[in-house]
Amino acid sequence: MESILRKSNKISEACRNEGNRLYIKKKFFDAILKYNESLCYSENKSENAGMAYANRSAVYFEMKLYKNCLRNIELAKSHNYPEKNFHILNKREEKCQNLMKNSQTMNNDDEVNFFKLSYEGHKNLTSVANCLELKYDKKYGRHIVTNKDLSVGDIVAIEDPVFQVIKADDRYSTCYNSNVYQRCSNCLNENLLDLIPCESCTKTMFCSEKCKNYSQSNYHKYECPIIDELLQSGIKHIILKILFESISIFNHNIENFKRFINDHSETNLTIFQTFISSKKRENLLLATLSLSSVTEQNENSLEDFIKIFQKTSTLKLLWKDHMGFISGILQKLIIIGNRDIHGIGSWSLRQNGIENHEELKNPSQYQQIIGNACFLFSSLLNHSCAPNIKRLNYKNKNIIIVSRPIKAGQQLFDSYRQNFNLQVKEERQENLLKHYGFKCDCEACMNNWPINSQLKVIDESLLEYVWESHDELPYLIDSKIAEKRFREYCIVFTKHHADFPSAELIVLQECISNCLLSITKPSFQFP
Ligand SMILES: C[S@@+](CC[C@H](N)C(=O)[O-])C[C@H]1O[C@@H](n2cnc3c(N)ncnc32)[C@H](O)[C@@H]1O
Repeated sequence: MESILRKSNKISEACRNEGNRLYIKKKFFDAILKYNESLCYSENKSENAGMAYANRSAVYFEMKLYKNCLRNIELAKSHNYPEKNFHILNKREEKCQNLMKNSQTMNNDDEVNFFKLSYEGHKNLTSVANCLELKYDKKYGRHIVTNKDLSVGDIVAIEDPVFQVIKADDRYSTCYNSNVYQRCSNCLNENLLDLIPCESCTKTMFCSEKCKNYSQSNYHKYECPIIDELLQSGIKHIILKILFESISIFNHNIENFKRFINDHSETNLTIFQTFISSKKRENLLLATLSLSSVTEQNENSLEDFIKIFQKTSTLKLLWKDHMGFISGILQKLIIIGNRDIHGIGSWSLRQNGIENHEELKNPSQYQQIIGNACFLFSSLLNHSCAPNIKRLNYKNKNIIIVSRPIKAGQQLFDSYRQNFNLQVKEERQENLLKHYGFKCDCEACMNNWPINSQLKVIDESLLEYVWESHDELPYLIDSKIAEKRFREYCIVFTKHHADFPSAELIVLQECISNCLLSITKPSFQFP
């Protein structure tokens, strides 16, 4: 059944009224979320959009975000804000301009400078340190090796996703689906919550006209009528997003898409191949599809996908006319979905959002998963239950940081699931076999490294030092202090690394991770 129009002025008004109540209570973050929801529900050409923009401008004014305030006043005026009330906006506009002249305005532009590659980038793949090489062998398949000794704290890759989708829920919010009202569905940036809605559905916002146009001409037209279902479907959403974007690469002509795939059926590209660096979308697609090439091609059930393809006439027609081809691509994408998709974590823009949650004493829990993404380099990293790198998200990028010293010639290992200290070997191995199809024989598995409660203390004074640091870290909010601590801890870890896995070094690793999370904390948040 074709989806019905879901815009509703009634819901839009109710959201705006709720936003107004929150605004009076100075709960500015939640007020904007409600105004954004109101925008998404406002029927085309109704006053509701203008009213929501106008009210959002009031929040930005209070927050001294004058540029955003002015932008929202303009949006209000061009979206049917009642002319009889223009004088209110004009007054706010004038005040804003005067304040901008006379005062230092708040801004959120101070990029963290910390995240830079520790080595020069590859000539054609500048996001990855040039000391990293792609290797292949029978046991590990493709894997990444360093040709230089790497130190703890080295940043060896800063990677953008090639495909990404937003995740609907924000676990700290009582507002259902609230993440979609906080971030651009195309690039996942929150843009200080200054977002514009999709004109057709109620669960998609964009940070700019550019993202809106890109999304609408490339994939959103397929997902828009079924967005509610897709947002609830987790990994299936990214699988379909990759498929829809791929179709758009070939101007929505499936015959061209088929021809391209047939012509390249023997091509086994990775992100390292030089011509990928041209970032042509079809090459990125080939590198994505080749992620599935080493695994045994299981026949996965397509039942759920077939159901989705019956939801709109466009999708129905696509399925009817190209069932064999689409099934083949979906089979590959399901393997990628199960194996190569990473969650993207980010801080909330709500100040003290976590303080209400007593159990959240550890900054590693402060970030929430805001989306799922496919990263072409990170997906080439193999697993160890005692990894030597750590993945961190900053501005939706995957940042790869060395967490234990790695000698030249050694492989870089990520951890796909629980590390050795958090789960017993039998359970880890069973999970890895079931989900990733290999029997883990990492050093932790081979040497029966103990879980946390059985770890030995080797250096009592170091343990005392790390616990003290560990306990004060959740309250560490200054990113400059966090950077300093991070460097200090990396040096201490390196000095003692031969004792790994001792109890104190595991806690120290946690301190290092917590520093990194503190560094990524936004400098500006809404109350
Ligand atoms: C994300 S991919 C990593 C890159 C992969 N080696 C390749 O060639 O595409 C995950 C897959 O790599 C293989 N793999 C990862 N870690 C491994 C390990 N420690 N030992 C053997 N195979 C591993 C498994 O086939 C797993 O499903």
